[in-house]
Amino acid sequence: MTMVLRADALTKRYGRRTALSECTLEIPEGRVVGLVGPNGAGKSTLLNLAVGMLEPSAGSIEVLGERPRSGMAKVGFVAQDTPTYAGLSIDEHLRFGAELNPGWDADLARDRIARLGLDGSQRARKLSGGQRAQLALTLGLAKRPELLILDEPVASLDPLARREFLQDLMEAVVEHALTVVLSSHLVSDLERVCDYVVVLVDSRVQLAGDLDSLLATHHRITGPRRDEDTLPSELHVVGASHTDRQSTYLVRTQSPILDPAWTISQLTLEDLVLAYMGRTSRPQPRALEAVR
Ligand SMILES: Nc1ncnc2c1ncn2[C@@H]1O[C@H](COP(=O)(O)OP(=O)(O)OP(=O)(O)O)[C@@H](O)[C@H]1O
Repeated sequence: MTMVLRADALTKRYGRRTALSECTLEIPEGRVVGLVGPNGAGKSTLLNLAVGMLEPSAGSIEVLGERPRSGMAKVGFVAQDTPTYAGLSIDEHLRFGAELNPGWDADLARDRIARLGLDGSQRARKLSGGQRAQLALTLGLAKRPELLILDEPVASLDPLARREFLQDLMEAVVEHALTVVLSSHLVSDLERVCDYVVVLVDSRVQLAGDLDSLLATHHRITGPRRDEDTLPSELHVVGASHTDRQSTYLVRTQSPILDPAWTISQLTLEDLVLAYMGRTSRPQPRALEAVR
């Protein structure tokens, strides 16, 4: 399997604050990767390291087999603040895109802007926040990168625009063998498009893996009240809640749960993300190993 991104004990400190701590991660090619985690978890820091906008404090990162540097032709990046040039028109942005990027897809850019109903002569400063985001996303897609990194790309889009953008993204993934890494707090959006998930909490990777495998190996089990230390060793507890008589555990296991005392229910991506976001402890090595 070819990996588009490999991070090994990647660490980033801003002064005394550690924004990313010993992040070890591999992202396979051709996937749509959802990067989730609470505010301040280190998502933007990881993405900025991946595009060479930041230098690691320790550890290493490789993207498409190279050490990241800004302006890589095969990597598209749309930063959280959807950067555009206030004084330039949409058409001028597209012209610059064509000049700067060898693989520029002028038809895609023009068609997308027309479909969005945007006027090419309008300057970026006069666009709404959502329209500016659409322009930045169009520039990212038209570059025809092998890896497209999007930091909260849909946050400022209305629900219909979000749906259409995610659709465009999926088409680009299928047609052009694109790998996408996108951070978002909108887990329901991620659930629609992602097939790989990375959960970052408190600067550490808590979970990373193929979404279907993660959902197949995590379960919510409910039964008569039981202490955690009485559970079979193959059940790794991610979260727990108890009433006087009942216990509910969110567990990860590779084995079938055969004990008839448990009622087992399947999880959604949101359940999974919230469970790992709710954990404040460091990841247990077994948890990461088993899901890679
Ligand atoms: N330039 C900076 N200087 C100092 N600290 C920073 C800087 N950028 C980020 N941080 C800190 O690093 C930590 C991680 O920030 P980061 O922006 O990567 O988080 P995030 O997961 O993207 O958050 P959000 O979901 O709110 O966008 C935070 O504690 C933040 O305050």
